[in-house]
Amino acid sequence: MLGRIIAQKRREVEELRVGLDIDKVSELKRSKHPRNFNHTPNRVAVIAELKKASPIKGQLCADYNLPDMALSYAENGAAVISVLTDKEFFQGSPDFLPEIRTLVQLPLLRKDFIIDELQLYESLLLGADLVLLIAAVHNYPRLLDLTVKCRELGMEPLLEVHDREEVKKALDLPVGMIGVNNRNLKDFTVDIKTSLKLAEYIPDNIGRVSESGIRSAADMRLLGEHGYQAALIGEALVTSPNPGMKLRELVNYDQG
Ligand SMILES: O=C(O)c1ccccc1NCC(=O)[C@H](O)[C@H](O)COP(=O)(O)O
Repeated sequence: MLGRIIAQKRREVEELRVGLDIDKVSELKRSKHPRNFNHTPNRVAVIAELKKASPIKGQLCADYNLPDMALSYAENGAAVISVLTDKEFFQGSPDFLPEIRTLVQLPLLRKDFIIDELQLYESLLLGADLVLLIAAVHNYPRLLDLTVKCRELGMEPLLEVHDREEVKKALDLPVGMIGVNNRNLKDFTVDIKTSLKLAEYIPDNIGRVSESGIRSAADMRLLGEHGYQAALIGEALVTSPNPGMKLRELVNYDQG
């Protein structure tokens, strides 16, 4: 699956090479004020994901309305909104980012499979404040190029890892946030224990984000006990009959 996704991204980068208006980038870089993710100490914030579909499970929510969902995330305590911009596998769209940016004041994470600097320029033009970079997809020199470029453009990289080797790689990069993905990218099983196990290898001065498979207040409390500052949550929210109420339950995880 990951191979198919990356092959699709290569095709999209070729389209960007022809269509992206690079001249707009330096202009925007000067004028744009990024929205920062400021987390409260000793609390696990929620990065709420706009996730219409997954490549494994297909469509997650039939009556999914993107603007309503974004507004309900903002009203119910999300710290950041994660916007899936991949069309082919997640039924997202790059157009979602500017649309959501006009609706809410929260920082926006561009969630896609970034393989080229051109996608970083595009992310800036679309209005992203944070960008996901996946350690499993790149060797160290390439990750270094991408994280440095991301920062030069005024966006915050969220460096995603899956195991201890990738944590080591991430710690040699100029990143302030590491995202531990609980989803195994080989067999797509999800286990929150991945975050719990890897927490001790991430120093306190680096923000810890746990990604995938987080469903309950009990999960949030476990992440808090392991020093996580944020949880990236998609499916549990979009499949809930009341995503706003579900989000509030997760945000107020210690008030049960
Ligand atoms: O969500 C998937 O099925 C998936 C498959 C292949 C690669 C990545 C995938 N998900 C990306 C994500 O990291 C999640 O959307 C995100 O962490 C939220 O996870 P969840 O709360 O489990 O929806």
